[in-house]
Amino acid sequence: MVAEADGVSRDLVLRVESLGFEAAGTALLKEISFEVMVGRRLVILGPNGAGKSLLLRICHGLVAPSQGRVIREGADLRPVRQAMVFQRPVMLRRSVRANLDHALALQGLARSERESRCQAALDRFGLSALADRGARLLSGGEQQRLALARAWAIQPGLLILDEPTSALDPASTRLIEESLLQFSAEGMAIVMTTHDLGQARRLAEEVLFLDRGRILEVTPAPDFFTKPASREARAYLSGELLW
Ligand SMILES: Nc1ncnc2c1ncn2[C@@H]1O[C@H](COP(=O)(O)OP(=O)(O)OP(=O)(O)O)[C@@H](O)[C@H]1O
Repeated sequence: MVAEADGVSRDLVLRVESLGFEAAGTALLKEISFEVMVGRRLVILGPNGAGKSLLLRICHGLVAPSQGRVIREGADLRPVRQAMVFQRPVMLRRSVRANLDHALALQGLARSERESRCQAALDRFGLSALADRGARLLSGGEQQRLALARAWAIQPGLLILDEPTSALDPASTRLIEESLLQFSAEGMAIVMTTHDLGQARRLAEEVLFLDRGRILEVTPAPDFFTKPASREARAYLSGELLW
């Protein structure tokens, strides 16, 4: 528990309450409720089409839910900035430095503050030598590193990532995983999806297992991987497909 100056504990950064999403008469997400704690790593797992990306997009405010709510403010919620990293990074047709600066300008930061944060991000993510290169000319791994640097630069308390390493080689993947572990050690909450079960084992503190738009389990990661409660999760972990 973290007691704030006013004596109230604010251990959560996000609460999702009875969330649902329907399209063309089909319920794609149903009765989704979970909480994200300060500094914790939650990995959302589930088969193709389960609704993982859709859920993340709703949590980031990119898609409106049909039912329920994503709550960011309240007595037990810490007000934090939120950033999202996608499977394929979207870069402006500008330099690496300008991409970082643009993200910081959107936060309303003054030029001097932007310059120092830009430099800190370039240094931390090993991008200094590429600072003046066109961002779209970078390799896939470098672009994803820049996407992570851009997210980190705005100092989010919650970082959402949708399959951030699925297009990357093992070295780039490792770098991203190490960064995510450092971020959460520094107090950032992380919510992410992956199809890489090795990565889920390395990163998850808690697993949310989604199947056909429903939560079947929200479980501490060691329990999920050793004794999954649902037949669907057991099948998923053993690589079977259920129809
Ligand atoms: N904004 C939207 N409007 C309507 N349907 C959507 C929307 N976003 C996603 N869907 C549909 O919701 C279903 C779940 O898609 P989603 O991409 O969330 O699955 P996923 O679990 O991330 O799958 P994968 O593991 O293959 O990436 C799909 O049938 C998709 O077409």
